[in-house]
Amino acid sequence: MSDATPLLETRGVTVRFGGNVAVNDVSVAFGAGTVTGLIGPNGAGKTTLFNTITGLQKPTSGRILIDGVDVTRKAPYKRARLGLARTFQRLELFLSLSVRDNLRVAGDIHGTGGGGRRRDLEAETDRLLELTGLTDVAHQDVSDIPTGRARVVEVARALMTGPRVLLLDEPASGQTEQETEAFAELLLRLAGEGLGICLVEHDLPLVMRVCSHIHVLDYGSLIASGTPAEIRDNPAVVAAYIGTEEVA
Ligand SMILES: Nc1ncnc2c1ncn2[C@@H]1O[C@H](COP(=O)(O)OP(=O)(O)OP(=O)(O)O)[C@@H](O)[C@H]1O
Repeated sequence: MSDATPLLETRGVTVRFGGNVAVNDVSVAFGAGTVTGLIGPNGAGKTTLFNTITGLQKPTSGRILIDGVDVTRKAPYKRARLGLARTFQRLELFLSLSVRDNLRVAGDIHGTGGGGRRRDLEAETDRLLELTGLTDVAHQDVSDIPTGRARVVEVARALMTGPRVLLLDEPASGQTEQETEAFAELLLRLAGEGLGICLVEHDLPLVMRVCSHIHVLDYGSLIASGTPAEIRDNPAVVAAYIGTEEVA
């Protein structure tokens, strides 16, 4: 596969709900080793596009490619095996399990340290707890830690599947300024290790800081793609955000 093949790509994806076009002919790409932003005002179609990429939502038309392989008709678990992982806008954790067990369960399901190599599973759990800064709360139940840190647990759990591309749906919501600062560092470190990260986030200063490329949706359509500087100065983007949020 040539280096020019994006890790993840949507080609002409359209999703209709009755008469409502949630995603309109969207072609975007996400590369390895970078954080790519997917932004837009409320209802722009970001989550619907995420769901289409992971296989939870069938597109009305268009294609999804992972490493150039068409996965449009593949079930979510098959896409996961190809290296796709995600987090959810609404936290989807086991609240009555400890932070550590949330990671272990994901590793168990995925087969991390499989074939009787339980020590590998434990070692990988320890490594990711350390990497994500969760070691100090590893033995606390998720229901007892603040939302901002629970969001990091979701990321750590997604990492237990050893993904090549990680889709994050509003991971910074509920985080304190300090937590977001540490989170930004974490995303850049993960991208530095080669992970492709797609970030849906309303915290635009965070997006502008960590993303090397940003796609902007409005009313389901792609209205701009570019570097943070290009996006900040794009009149169509500024117009889309007027009356909603400020473009950082
Ligand atoms: N299952 C569904 N059935 C009908 N309409 C839907 C469904 N899911 C989403 N929509 C509509 O599709 C459009 C896009 O919604 P989506 O949640 O993808 O936007 P978003 O950019 O993620 O918004 P937000 O930033 O508020 O999370 C909206 O008009 C929404 O009401």
